[in-house]
Amino acid sequence: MKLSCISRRFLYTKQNPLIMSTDYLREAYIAQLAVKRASLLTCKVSEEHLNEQSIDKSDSSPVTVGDFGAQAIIIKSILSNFPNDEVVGEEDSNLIKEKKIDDLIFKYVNEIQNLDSINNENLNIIENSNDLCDTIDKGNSQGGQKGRIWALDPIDGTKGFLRGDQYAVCLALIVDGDVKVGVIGCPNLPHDLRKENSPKGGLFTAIKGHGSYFQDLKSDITFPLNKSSPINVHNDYDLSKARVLEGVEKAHSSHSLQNLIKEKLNIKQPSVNLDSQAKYCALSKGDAEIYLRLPKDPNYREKIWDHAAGFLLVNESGGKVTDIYGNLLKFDYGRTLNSQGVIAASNNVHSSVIDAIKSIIGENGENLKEFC
Ligand SMILES: Nc1ncnc2c1ncn2[C@@H]1O[C@H](COP(=O)(O)O)[C@@H](O)[C@H]1OP(=O)(O)O
Repeated sequence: MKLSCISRRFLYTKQNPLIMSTDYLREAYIAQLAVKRASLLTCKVSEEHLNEQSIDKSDSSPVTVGDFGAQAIIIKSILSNFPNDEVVGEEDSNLIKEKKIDDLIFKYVNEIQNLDSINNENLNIIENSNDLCDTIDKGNSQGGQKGRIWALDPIDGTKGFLRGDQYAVCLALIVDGDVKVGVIGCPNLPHDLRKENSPKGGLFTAIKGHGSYFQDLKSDITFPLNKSSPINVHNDYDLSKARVLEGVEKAHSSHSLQNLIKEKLNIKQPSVNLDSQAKYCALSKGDAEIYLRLPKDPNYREKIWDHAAGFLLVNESGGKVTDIYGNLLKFDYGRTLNSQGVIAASNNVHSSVIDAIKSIIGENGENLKEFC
């Protein structure tokens, strides 16, 4: 379906009994196609065990053929549809050139972009390895308060990807500092985390003011969202029975502070450890109730690509996402957030979690460094 003629009408989605204004619907559709295509590339890289090989970036964090290929695919798709937009992407092409892996990455990208299982009509293609590097480097926006800026993490949770665990392909559109669209592909996430042998692979989509949706990553992407089902955070539960989502990597969140908070809230359930923004996805569909991310390094500032899509997803599912002091996350500061940590939960318990944190670290974080 050609989309250019569908702007600003009202549409009725068959499966979801919802009248949707089409503001940002086209952006969401293109983002879904791009994230799905990039997710397929990451799956291919995994199948061929290339995810087990990584290169260290200057900050010692790992990057793979999957990260670079996924960034190229998504930026090409976005900028061919919205040429005046900017992209804040996690990767650049310096290491590709240094390690001479452009042809290898292009081979994977080319294989995926020629699959006809995706709606190719609306996406452009990477022509060759020079185009690949140029496209990746278009993710160099500095972010900020004005304009249409996409925040892209081609593989969030690269360490999970290396282990064959959870990772997420994350894309969000921020307009004048406000997150309008969030799309997350989670190839390894069970449809229901609480059930054994649940099928895996989810595509999560949120549009500001229009809710959030889940669909099987393998299913077709149709316009507008009519293969997706609305999702909601779990709201009606006893706090002591809450399931808490935490990262896997101990360096990314203070596990000692996490334990004290759970003790304070009398939470007895074992935590659920997941890499990446898959945590926001699980929270959004009610598979767990609280997400804790406590600063481990007081100087670390979270990156916008690590949170923008998940932030909108949880908000549109009826939850709340703030820093450790209860302030809403803001995405207009540049490539990073200007705040510490992340606390996400359903609206009814969020303030109890923040109170518990403040009772431990002090109203203004006077005792925080004890836990870093
Ligand atoms: N000291 C840190 N504190 C919090 N997050 C971090 C830290 N160092 C790296 N990260 C980010 O954690 C993300 C993974 O989160 P999780 O542990 O929830 O899976 C990575 O994308 C990485 O961001 P990046 O590599 O973008 O700088």
